[in-house]
Amino acid sequence: MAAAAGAFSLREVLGAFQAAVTERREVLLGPYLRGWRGLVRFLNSLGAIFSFISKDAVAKIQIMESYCGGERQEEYRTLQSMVAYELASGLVDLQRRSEHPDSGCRTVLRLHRALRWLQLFLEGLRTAQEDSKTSTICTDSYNASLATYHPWVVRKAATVAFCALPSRNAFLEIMNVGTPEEAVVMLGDALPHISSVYGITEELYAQHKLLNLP
Ligand SMILES: CCCCCCCC/C=C\CCCCCCCC(=O)N[C@@H](COP(=O)(O)O)[C@H](O)/C=C/CCCCCCCCCCCCC
Repeated sequence: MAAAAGAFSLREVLGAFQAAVTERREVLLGPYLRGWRGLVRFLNSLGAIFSFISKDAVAKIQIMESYCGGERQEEYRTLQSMVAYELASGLVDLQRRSEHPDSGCRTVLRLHRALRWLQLFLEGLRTAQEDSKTSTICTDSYNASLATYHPWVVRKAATVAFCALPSRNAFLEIMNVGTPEEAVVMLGDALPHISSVYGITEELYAQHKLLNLP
């Protein structure tokens, strides 16, 4: 059954990332963005201190949704078709952000880097001791991934916000999938799908030398 409008459902997020990968190892942008929308719903439920993060994520999701629902929507059906189309049409700023500041390729790259944070964070959450601090797991995951790409002021604001995260068990409970133990099982199910999306994207971007887009 679908979750109530606005409520977070890890099952739906899991389903979206699972549905995003086709048998031919393409990434479908529709389900991919649905997965992100679900994550943002969860982030919003954690309080206003996270709103600067959620606003940035929503802005990027909206850019992509406008391409996916726009005139060239066929080109934006999969990540692979988007990369091929934007590169062939000269729609990607490769050196400096100028004529195409919001290309699909650079926008997805930002979400892709955040997906690496998510992968590390969920794995940390899943395997940590019961009394571990969510804020520590989150900070460690952030420092090992996204922080590299953020200026000092963003890193500082993010690290302060992480301190407001609830304890590990409370966090697992608000994921809405039952007991903390059940949530841990669900995370184990979710991670391979998220890792698969991450791995395919990383490979595609590396192949086209797009991993450092400005
Ligand atoms: C299974 C459920 C449990 C986990 C649920 C987690 C929910 C997380 C939801 C969303 C994650 C946030 C995604 C943030 C995308 C950031 C993209 C980015 O790097 N943007 C920067 C660069 O963009 P451009 O300037 O180049 O356009 C931008 O400067 C960033 C600004 C905002 C700060 C981003 C901090 C990111 C911290 C990520 C950790 C989120 C903490 C969630 C705590 C559970």
